[in-house]
Amino acid sequence: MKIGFIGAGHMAQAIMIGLCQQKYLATSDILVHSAHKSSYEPFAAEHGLTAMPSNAALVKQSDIVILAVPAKQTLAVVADLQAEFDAKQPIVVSVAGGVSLAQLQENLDSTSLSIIRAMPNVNVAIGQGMTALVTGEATRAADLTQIEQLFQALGDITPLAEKDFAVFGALAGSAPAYAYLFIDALSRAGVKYGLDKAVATKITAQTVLGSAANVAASDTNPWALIDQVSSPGGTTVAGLLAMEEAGLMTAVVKGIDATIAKENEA
Ligand SMILES: NC(=O)C1=CN([C@@H]2O[C@H](COP(=O)(O)OP(=O)(O)OC[C@H]3O[C@@H](n4cnc5c(N)ncnc54)[C@H](OP(=O)(O)O)[C@@H]3O)[C@@H](O)[C@H]2O)C=CC1
Ligand SMILES: O=C(O)[C@@H]1CCC=N1
Repeated sequence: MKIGFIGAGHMAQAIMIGLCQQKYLATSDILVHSAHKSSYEPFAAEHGLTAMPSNAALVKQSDIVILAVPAKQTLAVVADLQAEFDAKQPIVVSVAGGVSLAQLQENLDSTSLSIIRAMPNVNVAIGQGMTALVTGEATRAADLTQIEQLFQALGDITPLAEKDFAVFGALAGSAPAYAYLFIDALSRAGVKYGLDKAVATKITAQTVLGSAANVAASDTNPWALIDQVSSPGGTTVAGLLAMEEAGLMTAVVKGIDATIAKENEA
């Protein structure tokens, strides 16, 4: 089996690195092409992947094609590859935010291709991703199973109605950036009080990692866990109230509103 990546940017690289680390397939069976040689050739050489001279050459040899180009370019890229898709009939997986299955189907001009829309996040690189999947009308069950297994090897997956992809994109696709922001804000506060930034970041990252694991392992909700940390008359409740006064929760929800609004513009 060969998996071809059209695009070698941050998302494509995260999936390719995850597949290499999980030893999901021989690295030479990962094919890659992107707009600039200077971008995909060194990456392919570093990881033992196969660099392809064009998108068309890549599709001709791929059993699965992962489309990971900027959302605004995705439809033009697939429309250019119609003949190759028709001939090879690979499973087509698009990770483009805001590009619907109907748009993909229309631009591929195919009623027989197995098309799957996926929304992964960059944590697939370390086998800790969260990926939503939805299938097109012609997607064969065996093809969906194959793509589910691929993303399961890189973390967790969930089937999702396409109408919910924008909110999932905010809560899972974009949210690693928001989690990094929270970690950076905590670390910066440590720097304010004299800690070295690297030391503060290590402390904070491990604390957020453990807290996330606690939420995932718990059958209660985060508020109950907050109460466990907040000793009566103690330091934590003083900190929580000050964060709320500064509007932390409202700021987060407004950030998600803006993320969803931007995807719906596409
Ligand atoms: N970044 C993320 O966390 C996530 C991104 N996504 C989706 O993934 C897609 C890519 O995003 P991201 O990786 O962040 O973007 P990047 O800008 O990092 O990467 C875009 C890639 O597309 C390549 N490209 C552009 N035009 C073409 C073309 N005509 N043919 C082949 N390759 C082309 C670029 O080539 P080159 O490098 O040579 O210039 C580049 O490698 C988007 O649709 C986004 O919505 C989805 C979930 C999460
Ligand atoms: O920022 C973006 O548009 C993409 C989609 C989800 C994460 N990154």
